[in-house]
Order: sequence, then structure tokens, then C-alpha cells
Amino acid sequence: MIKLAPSILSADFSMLKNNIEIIDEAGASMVHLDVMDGSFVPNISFGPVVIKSLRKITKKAFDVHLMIDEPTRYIDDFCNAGADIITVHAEACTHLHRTIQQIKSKNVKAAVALNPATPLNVLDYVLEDLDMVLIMSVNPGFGGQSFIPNSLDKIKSLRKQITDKGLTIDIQVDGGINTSNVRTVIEAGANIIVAGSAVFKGDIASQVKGFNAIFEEIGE
Ligand SMILES: O=C(CO)[C@@H](O)[C@H](O)COP(=O)(O)O
Ligand SMILES: [Fe+2]
Repeated sequence: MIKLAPSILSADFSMLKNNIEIIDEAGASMVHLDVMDGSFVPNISFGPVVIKSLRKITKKAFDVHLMIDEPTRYIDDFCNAGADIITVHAEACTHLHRTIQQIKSKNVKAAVALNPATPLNVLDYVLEDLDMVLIMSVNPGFGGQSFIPNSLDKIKSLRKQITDKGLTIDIQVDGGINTSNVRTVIEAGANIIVAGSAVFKGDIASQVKGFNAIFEEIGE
């Protein structure tokens, strides 16, 4: 099953409650929350206090994408704020294996994100431990960037590795995805689609429904 994870980074922050209610009702599978520290990425967004407040608005899964250096320092805070999935960047962790185990010890799903220039082999000795891998299809830090086409080969190779090893791991793709290019991303092997500007810039509900209609069509 293919799932949509709208990224609220592109929402109107003065209307967050309303925007989250709209994606929830329109059929989004989860809420993608981009946490940025101004160090790992050149932008600052929000942290666990905001996520804890938003947790009251919906029961949909909270998919927390941590773009922060040494996330091990804050894993417990994000788990306590109500995260269902925590994604850390391989590039940001000195002890990636330990960080993954820390997330799992809190009964939260663990995922690792790879920047566009990071090879898949950094996952060789941790893949079995993961619930999800996030392939970044833009350089992290901002919404509204263009999809990097090389990401498609990376998604295909990862899907092949997962299948060959007999594992069940979600592949999430994040950055520059819209209703025109999402089919190629799914055909390459992704099953969780993050979309920020393609959901929140314009009619939010109809754009969520537009993605879901494509997912159903492909799933048939
Ligand atoms: O993690 C990030 C950016 O670093 C994303 O989740 C973006 O927020 C996606 O936005 P669009 O590229 O879909 O506009
Ligand atoms: Fe993200």
C-alpha cells in the first residue's frame, strides 16, 4: 500500500491546526514533521514542544524527520512528544547503530535518511534493524526544491537489496515530489511519499485526494 506523508513545513504556520485537520480528513496516512537545527541544515524549524502540542490534533502517525546533528541527544524528547517514526540522518550520527537502537528501545519505528550524495552502502550493517529508509531527493533544509533525477536509481537499488534480503522495509522519498513525477518514484520502488509544497500550496484537500487517486490507480 502506498502512503502519503504531507510535510507541514510548507503549511501556513499560523494555521497549523486547521491545515493538519484538512490533511487528516482528506486522507493523508501520516504527518511528516521536519525538524531543522540550523547546523546540520541551513534552516531552523520547530522542536519537540511544538510537536507535543500538535499531537492533540490528530491520531494519524507522526513521522518525525530529524535534520539535526547528533540526534541521540534529543531522541527521548521526540519520543515523549508523540513521534511514531523517527528518522535520523546517517550523515549526522557518529554512532548510527547506537542511535537506531535508542529509538527502538522506546518502541518507536526507526528510520535512516540519506542525503542525495550519500551512498546506500552506509546502511550495509544496519538495514535489518530498520523499519524505513528515507531517500532524500533534494538536499535537505528547504521545501519547494526540484526533484534530483539520480534519486530514482538509488530507490531502485535499495528496493532490490531489500527484496533480495527478504526484508520488509518501507522506502520513503522526500523532496520535489508532485502529482506529475510521483508515478516514477513509486515505479522505482518507493511506498511512502512525502510532499510539502505539492500539498500545501493551493487547495490542500484536493491535492491530498489527487495523490491518493494516483496511488489507488497504481495499486489496482
Ligand atoms: O525534509 C524536507 C526538506 O529538507 C522535506 O520534507 C520538504 O519539506 C519537502 O518539501 P517539498 O520538496 O515537497 O516541497
Ligand atoms: Fe522531510
